[in-house]
Amino acid sequence: MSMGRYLALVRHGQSQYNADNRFTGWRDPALTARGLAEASAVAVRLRNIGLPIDWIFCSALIRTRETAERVAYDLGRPNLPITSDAALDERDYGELTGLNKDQACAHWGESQVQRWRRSYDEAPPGGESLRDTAARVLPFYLQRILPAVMRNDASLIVAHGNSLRALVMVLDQLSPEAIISTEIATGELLVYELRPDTTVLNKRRFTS
Ligand SMILES: O=C(O)[C@@H](CO)OP(=O)(O)O
Repeated sequence: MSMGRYLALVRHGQSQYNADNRFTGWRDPALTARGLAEASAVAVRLRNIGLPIDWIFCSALIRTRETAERVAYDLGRPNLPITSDAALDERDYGELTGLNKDQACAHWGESQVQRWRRSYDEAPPGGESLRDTAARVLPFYLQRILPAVMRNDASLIVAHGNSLRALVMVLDQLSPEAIISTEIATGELLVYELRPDTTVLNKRRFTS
């Protein structure tokens, strides 16, 4: 892949809470063996498409840090700079944090729980809506990540289902209605190429 303004997004590999079907939010479980394998698969994919990563950004939570470190190691670049910041953390799930997702549906009803999980502006009790999450993800993207991309440092963001949905909503110019059906799987990789004006020239999606 030639010089360009590249931004790769990856959701962390499977965590123990993902495996247990529990709301995670700001809890800090580690990756499972499958999660580590998903991170290794991202490194293989990046090698295959010839995207040489210069910088990695991840959240302050262990599951993205472990994913970032595994990707860097498997790329043969264990000293790749990794910037961790809580701005990229998962949405705060408030009272749902730690609960089994099926039990939450039994308690609050499936359609209410689904609105908390996927709508733009409904916050779970005591937690953050996607809009709240976007309000901390987007300034970090503009102030820290975008400048790296625009100076041709191919940048990899390792983040979470909802912190990435907040970013994808802006990059793909999705409406609050369209973001409802946007899902990002663990280990999924999205590669954007940006124009000089920072808009998206093209996007590629790689699922494991
Ligand atoms: O539990 C969470 O923190 C997230 C991501 O795993 O769950 P959901 O897919 O419901 O937003």
